[in-house]
Amino acid sequence: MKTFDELYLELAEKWRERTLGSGSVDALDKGIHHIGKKLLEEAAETWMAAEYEGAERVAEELSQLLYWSQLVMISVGLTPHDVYSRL
Ligand SMILES: N=c1c2ncn([C@@H]3O[C@H](COP(=O)(O)OP(=O)(O)OP(=O)(O)O)[C@@H](O)[C@H]3O)c2ncn1[C@@H]1O[C@H](COP(=O)(O)O)[C@@H](O)[C@H]1O
Repeated sequence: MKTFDELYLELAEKWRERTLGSGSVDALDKGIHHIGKKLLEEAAETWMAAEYEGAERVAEELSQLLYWSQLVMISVGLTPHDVYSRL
């Protein structure tokens, strides 16, 4: 288990070091168009899970939505603080 901040630090470090074999680095290399489509896909899957599949599946899909949100943040140079400061 990890927190939002811990995942962000892990992903940012992998991107900074261009860690070989990281799917996240591959996704960031593909760019914001690819990442944006994944974000929408996970948002739709979250919605469908909430309509039809129950809370556990919603949690799984939301975890993926948070992951892809973090790749959006890294791809445009945002940190969690930039987002938290707007909550
Ligand atoms: N939390 C995640 C995470 N959530 C979602 N995903 C990716 O998001 C995609 C969505 O999966 P789906 O189940 O929706 O789709 P799928 O059909 O299984 O796969 P696709 O056809 O969509 O690729 C998958 O490719 C997952 O690999 C994640 N990939 C990595 N992480 C974490 O990110 C960190 C870095 O991972 P690496 O970059 O792989 O080292 C680690 O802590 C990982 O646990």
